[in-house]
Amino acid sequence: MFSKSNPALGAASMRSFNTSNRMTEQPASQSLSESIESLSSIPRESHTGLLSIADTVARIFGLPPPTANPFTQSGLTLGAIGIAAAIVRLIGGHAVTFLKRRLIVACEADARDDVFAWILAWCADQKFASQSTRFAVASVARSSTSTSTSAVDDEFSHLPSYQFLPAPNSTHFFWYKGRFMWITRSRPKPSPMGSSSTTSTGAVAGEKITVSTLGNLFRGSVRSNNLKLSSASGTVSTVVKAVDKSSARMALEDLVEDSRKLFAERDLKRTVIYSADQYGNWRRTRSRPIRPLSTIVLDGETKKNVLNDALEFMKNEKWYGDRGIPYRRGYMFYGYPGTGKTSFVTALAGELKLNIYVISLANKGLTDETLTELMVDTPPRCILLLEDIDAAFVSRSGANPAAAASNTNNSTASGTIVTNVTFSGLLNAIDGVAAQEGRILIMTTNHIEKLDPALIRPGRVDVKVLLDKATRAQIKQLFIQFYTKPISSDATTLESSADAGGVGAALKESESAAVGCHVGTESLERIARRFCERFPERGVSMAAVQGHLMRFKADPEEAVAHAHSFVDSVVDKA
Ligand SMILES: Nc1ncnc2c1ncn2[C@@H]1O[C@H](COP(=O)(O)OP(=O)(O)OP(=O)(O)O)[C@@H](O)[C@H]1O
Repeated sequence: MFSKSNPALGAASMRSFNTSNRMTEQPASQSLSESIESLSSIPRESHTGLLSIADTVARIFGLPPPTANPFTQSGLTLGAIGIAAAIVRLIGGHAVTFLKRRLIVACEADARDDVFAWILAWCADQKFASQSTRFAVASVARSSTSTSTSAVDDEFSHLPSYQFLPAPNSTHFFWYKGRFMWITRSRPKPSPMGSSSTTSTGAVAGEKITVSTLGNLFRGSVRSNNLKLSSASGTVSTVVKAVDKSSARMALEDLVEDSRKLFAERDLKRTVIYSADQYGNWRRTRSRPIRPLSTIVLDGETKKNVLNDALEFMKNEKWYGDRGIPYRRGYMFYGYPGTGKTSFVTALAGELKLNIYVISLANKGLTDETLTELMVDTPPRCILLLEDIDAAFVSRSGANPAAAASNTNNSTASGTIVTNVTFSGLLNAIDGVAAQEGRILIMTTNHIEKLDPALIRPGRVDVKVLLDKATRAQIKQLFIQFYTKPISSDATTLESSADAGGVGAALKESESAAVGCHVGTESLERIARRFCERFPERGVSMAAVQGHLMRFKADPEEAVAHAHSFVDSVVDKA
C-alpha cells in the first residue's frame, strides 16, 4: 500500500532494505543500526508526508532519496516530532496568553510613575503586608500622623519608623471588596553595567507593580453562564466584557483610587518635592512635614506681604484671563546666605498647599529641549523653584557659564555651575509658550546684582524680596520660638490663613504662647531681650543664630552667656 500510493517511496523502501542488509555485514554498527531501525518503526503515517517531500526534493536535485538511508530517515522522523512539539508549544503558549487575557484583569504601574508609590504605600497599610512571609521593610520619616509601629516606639522616637511593603519579585494574595486579588512586584535583574538608579520608593528603574484579579468568567458565573447558554459567542464576549468593566476592572480602579486618596491624605500634611531627572522627567524625590510659616522669622511685614500676594494671585485666575495677562507669578528671594530663602519657599508651599518642583541647572541632562518638556509637564498649580540662579547665569552671555567664565567676568570665578541650558533657553522656559499657566516661579540668589536684567524684569520676576541679615527683633523672635514648646503642630501651622488676615493672627498666637513661658523666675521674653541686645543690628544671619542656639538646646541662659563670644567670632568673619 505504501509503495502503491507512492511508487517513488516504494523504490526508496527497497533501497533502504538493501542498505540495512549491507549494514548487517558490519557488526560494530549493528546495535546502533537496530536502534535507528526501531525509531523508524514509528508509524509511517505520522511522517509519510515529510519523507515524501524530502524524496521529491532530492529527486529534483538529482540526489539519492533520503529515505534510502535509515539515518536520514530517522533524522527526518525526529525532525517531524520536533516540529510537531514546537507547534503544540506555540499553540499552547498562545492559548495560555489568550486565556490569561480573557480571565485575568490586571493593571501595571512602572516604578517611575507616582501610581507605583501610591500602591506600595497602600500595601503598607494592608493586613497582608504584615502577615506575608515575604516582605520588604523600609524606614519612613516620622510625622504627626504616623502610627506607632511597636511597643518600644516612644523610647526610640529619635529613629525613623518603619513599614512593611511587598518584597521585590514576590506575589501577595488578598481580598479586596470581596474580590480575590494579587499584587506582584517584579524587579528586573541588575544590569551588568552597574547599579541602577533608585526612585524615592527605593525601587530600581524598570521595576513594576501589577495588581490582578479574576475576570467575570469565574465570578458571577450564574449570570455569565446563563448568557453564554442563550447568546451567540459574539454577544457573550461583549457581555462578559461589559460585566468585567462593571466589576473586575472597576475593582482595580477602586483600589488605585483608594491608594491615591490615602497618599493624598498623607501628602496634605507634607510638602512634596519633585526634581528633574537626567532624562528631563519630573521625579518625586522626597516629601517632608509642612514647615509652619510661623517658624520663619522675617523682618517687618515681609512674610505677610508675600503670602498675601501669592494668595491674591491664586484667587484671581479669571482676572488674569479677562485681561489677557499670562497667569503666572514670579518671585526673586535674594540676600545673604542663611537668611531663610529656601526655608521660606518650603513654608510658603505648605501654606499654599502646593508642591515644589525644583530645577537644578547643574543637572547635566538638562538642555533647552528637556527644560521645555519639563515646563509642559509641570502641573498648573505648583511652585517652580530655581535655586542659586546666579551660579549658572551671571550676565547675558547667551550661552552657558563656562562661556561666561572664560569671558573674564570675575564674578563667575567662584561657585559657578556648568549647565547645558542656554540663557535664552532659560528665559523661554520661564515665560515661553510651554510655561504652565498658574504656576508660581521662585528664584533664589545670593547675588541679585550679578543677574542679567532680562532675567528679573517685570513679568518674569514680579516681586523681589530681600532676606537680609538678622535684626535684633528677628533674633529675639527666633530665641523665643526656639525655647517655646509648640502648643501643637497644627496650632503653629497657618492652616486657617486662607484669608488675608491669617498671617498676623497665627503669628500673634505663637508669640503669646511664648510670652507666657517662664524660665526660673524670669519670663522667656525678658531673657530673649537680653540675648538679642548682645547682637549688632544686621550683623549675622539667622542660620548663624540658630546654630548658636542649637549648642544650648536645653539652656537659654547659657545661650545668653555665650552670646558675646559667639558674636565676636562670627561678626568679624561676616
Ligand atoms: N528667617 C529665618 N527664620 C527662621 N529660620 C531661619 C531663617 N533664616 C534661616 N533660618 C534657618 O537657617 C537654616 C538655613 O536657612 P535657609 O537654607 O533657608 O537659608 P538660605 O537663605 O536659603 O541659605 P542659602 O542662600 O545659603 O541657600 C535653616 O535651618 C533655617 O531654619
